Amino acid sequence: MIPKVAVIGGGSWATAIIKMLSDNFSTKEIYWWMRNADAINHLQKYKHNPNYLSSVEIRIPEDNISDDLATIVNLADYIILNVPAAFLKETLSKISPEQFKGKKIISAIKGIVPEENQIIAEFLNQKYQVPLEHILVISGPCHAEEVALEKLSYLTIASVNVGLAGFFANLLNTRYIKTNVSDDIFGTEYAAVLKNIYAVASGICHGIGYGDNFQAVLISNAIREIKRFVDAVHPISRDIKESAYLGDLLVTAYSQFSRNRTFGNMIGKGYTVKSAQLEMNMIAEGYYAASCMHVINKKYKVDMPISRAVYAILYEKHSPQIEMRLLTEQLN
Ligand SMILES: NC(=O)C1=CN([C@@H]2O[C@H](COP(=O)(O)OP(=O)(O)OC[C@H]3O[C@@H](n4cnc5c(N)ncnc54)[C@H](OP(=O)(O)O)[C@@H]3O)[C@@H](O)[C@H]2O)C=CC1
Ligand SMILES: O=C(CO)COP(=O)(O)O
Repeated sequence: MIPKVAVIGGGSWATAIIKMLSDNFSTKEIYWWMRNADAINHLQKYKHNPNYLSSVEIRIPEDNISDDLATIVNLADYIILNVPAAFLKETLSKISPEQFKGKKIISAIKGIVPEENQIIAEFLNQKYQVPLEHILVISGPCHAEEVALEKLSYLTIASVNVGLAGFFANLLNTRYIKTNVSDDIFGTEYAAVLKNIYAVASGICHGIGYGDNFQAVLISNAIREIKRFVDAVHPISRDIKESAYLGDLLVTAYSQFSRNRTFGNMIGKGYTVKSAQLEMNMIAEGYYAASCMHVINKKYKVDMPISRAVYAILYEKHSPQIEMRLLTEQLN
């Protein structure tokens, strides 16, 4: 049986997910919520998202796209959340736990819910009483821009319910998308959050003028930071070299498409946080994550010098040049 799937969010990744689903099964069963009514009108008229991945043709029926969240949630069995983490609480503010009851909720978000300082699975479980067995996470090294171009990409679907993860993975498999399944929902989410911070660091270093030689050292240290942290938070046996962990860090730290690296690059070149954000049409999750991880790590006290340096630059207005020079003394 083909389930009804809703995507919540109107950005690049949501548009890419709509494309993957549409290339795989009946578009009649796909629903899409976004907040921007003008974008919805444009989509209904011209079949393209005007603001993100505008080359992608959208084939789902006009009536399946709406800015009425309750209606879209009500229609679907599987709900893919894909607004940036900073706006998730506000987006879901009019949805009650009752409206999520019995539904499978999938996070395609790579971020932390601010103030709550929770990963998305924890937030859904604690604030919306969604059982962990009904929560899935989509992760892995995959840029929306390459999905639009149908470049071969791999995604990891993580859940404590690996049977459900396998079923959902099949909904995403296409000619250009391959999927893996993992039971490490906490490690997968935290690694995806942290890699955004390290991509900001990578961009800052590039903006200052550090070369590829140093970038390689930075990223080698970053993967060890990720390992230390996820092992502290959720100590299970995992191979940090798998693509959901190392792969995601690499693509985000090196790709021309990376929003976090682009944002960091501007900071390294002397832009203020505000001006760098205004310059970008897109959201760099690493900016928000640096602050949330700073708070979360007060509990775990994991040694995370790169993450700490990014926090100091973005939130304590430390000089990127000085902070990165100090960091170089701690890397190996
Ligand atoms: N892009 C990618 O390749 C990937 C992204 N992700 C994750 O997907 C999530 C969404 O990112 P992505 O699709 O890239 O987003 P984009 O950066 O492409 O787009 C920004 C999105 O944020 C919304 N937004 C901006 N400001 C606000 C606000 N104040 N309140 C509510 N919504 C707002 C925008 O809505 P509007 O247009 O209405 O302003 C738009 O939908 C993130 O967690 C990201 O890490 C994960 C894997 C890959
Ligand atoms: O998570 C992503 C790719 O896996 C996208 O984030 P960036 O655009 O910052 O690389």
